[in-house]
Amino acid sequence: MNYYLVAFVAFVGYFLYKCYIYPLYLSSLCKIPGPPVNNFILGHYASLLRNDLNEAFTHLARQYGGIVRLFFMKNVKKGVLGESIILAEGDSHKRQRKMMNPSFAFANVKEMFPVFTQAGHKLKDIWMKQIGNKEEERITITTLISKVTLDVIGLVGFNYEFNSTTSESKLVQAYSSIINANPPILFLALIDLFPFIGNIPNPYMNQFIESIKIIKNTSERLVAEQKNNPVQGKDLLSLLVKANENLPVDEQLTHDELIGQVMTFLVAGHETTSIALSWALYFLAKNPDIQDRLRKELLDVLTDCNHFPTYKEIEHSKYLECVLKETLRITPPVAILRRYNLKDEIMNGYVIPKKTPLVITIYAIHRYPLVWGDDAESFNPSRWLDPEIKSKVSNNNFLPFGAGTTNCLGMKMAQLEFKSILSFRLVEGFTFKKKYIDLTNNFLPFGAGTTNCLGMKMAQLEFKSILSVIVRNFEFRLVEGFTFKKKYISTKPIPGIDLLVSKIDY
Ligand code: HEM
Repeated sequence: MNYYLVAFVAFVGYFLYKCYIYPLYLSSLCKIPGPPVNNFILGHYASLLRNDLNEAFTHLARQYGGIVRLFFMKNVKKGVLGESIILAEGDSHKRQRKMMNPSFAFANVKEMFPVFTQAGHKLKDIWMKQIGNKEEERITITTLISKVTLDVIGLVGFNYEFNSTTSESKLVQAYSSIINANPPILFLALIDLFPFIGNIPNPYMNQFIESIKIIKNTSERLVAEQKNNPVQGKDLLSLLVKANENLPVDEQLTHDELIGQVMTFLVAGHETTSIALSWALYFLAKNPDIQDRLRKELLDVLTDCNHFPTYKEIEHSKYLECVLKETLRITPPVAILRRYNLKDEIMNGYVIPKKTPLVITIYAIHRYPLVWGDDAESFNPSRWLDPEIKSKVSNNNFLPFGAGTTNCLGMKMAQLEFKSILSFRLVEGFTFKKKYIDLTNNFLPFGAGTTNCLGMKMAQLEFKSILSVIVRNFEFRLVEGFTFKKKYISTKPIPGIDLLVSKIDY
């Protein structure tokens, strides 16, 4: 008997059983409704990634209901985030979270306020100069917003001046090469299915690895500088290093974990806010009446164009708050959350075996007509003043912050078993042991539960501070015929957003 042949046949049989026969025909998940699998190798990858993934999820949720079964799986690995809180689980997550919580306390976030308003004015001054004496200028708003928010996280995160608006820093280039990488969908799907492909030299992975090196080196330098020359600053890193030193050794963050947090702050702290601000300006340009209403509210308090808003002025601007919420509702910068259940659960009457990879589509939840009404697809900040909507959306739903999952693009991914993914919403009473999330939430731009976004308060204040200065000083209009897309799983606009910008001369 040819043992090699037997071993080979057994291997192929096992592979087929595990990857196709069991998940497609035998698993209890088969009973869950979902679109037919029409690509044997790529599963739903092929059809979903060809489209705007978030729109595709929204469409599926409408077609099949609150729970949908899909075939494909990606696993986020360390790469961009190192040993960070975002990828930590269980006790390790609890320990890191406990240590990081105080740095994000509101009293601390309030201290960051002057940096946010200065950022708004920096953006304003550069655009003023760019427009010069012209009546109007076409500006790719996304470029500078991203740089300004990176400078903000440099200052409030590490007391470090990246100066990215004035110099072409390597860090900015590293980020843009990761974020703007556009590998073919087939490449992404194959790397997911066969992770070893990621180890074969190819232009996408080489560029990615090089960029990660730059981000990691910068993070290491920032930690080393803080440790060697401790400044009693209020920046996130100083506070973290100080808190760490006061803990018993077994509870302290390791050196690698500290580097990981810096990488997390850099990624989570600038790209998300930048995406939100960019969409806000786009929607304001698209809806001139809403833009006028916001500007009117701002002009009441920001009477002088050079005035730096105070914390109170920002907090009292109610319509600005509505614009923030509506932007995060309609284009949540983190559009999905990933979870898995630690034990068998029943969801909507279906058995969900433990460790099933689950996708919570924030984007689809935020467009659920039963909560948001028939105009769920429209940008309508006034809905946040409507008592009926307010009663449906409790504060509880707005607390959590999530982890940036968009970084998985081109990233080294591990294990791909051909498993099922579920996209669902509004499943009452279902809980996750690993990272608890209450699925009755219907507004969760900042994620949910014990892993909710630590930077939530900071991001909201930063958004409002910058937007108030900008909308006070400029008018925005759409560029006729200009189109852009959202990047795969995120809502990042690619290649960017061009708007026509003119000065407000009073
Ligand atoms: C508009 C801006 C932002 C949005 C929409 C956002 C959204 C999210 C989301 C959805 C999560 C995952 C929550 C979960 O898994 O349940 C998350 C996690 C996180 N975010 Fe943000 N974020 C933003 C800004 C920031 C900022 C400015 C920081 C500051 C550095 C930050 C730091 C973090 C951290 C540290 C986590 C991990 C929390 C944990 O795992 O315990 N985020 N964020």
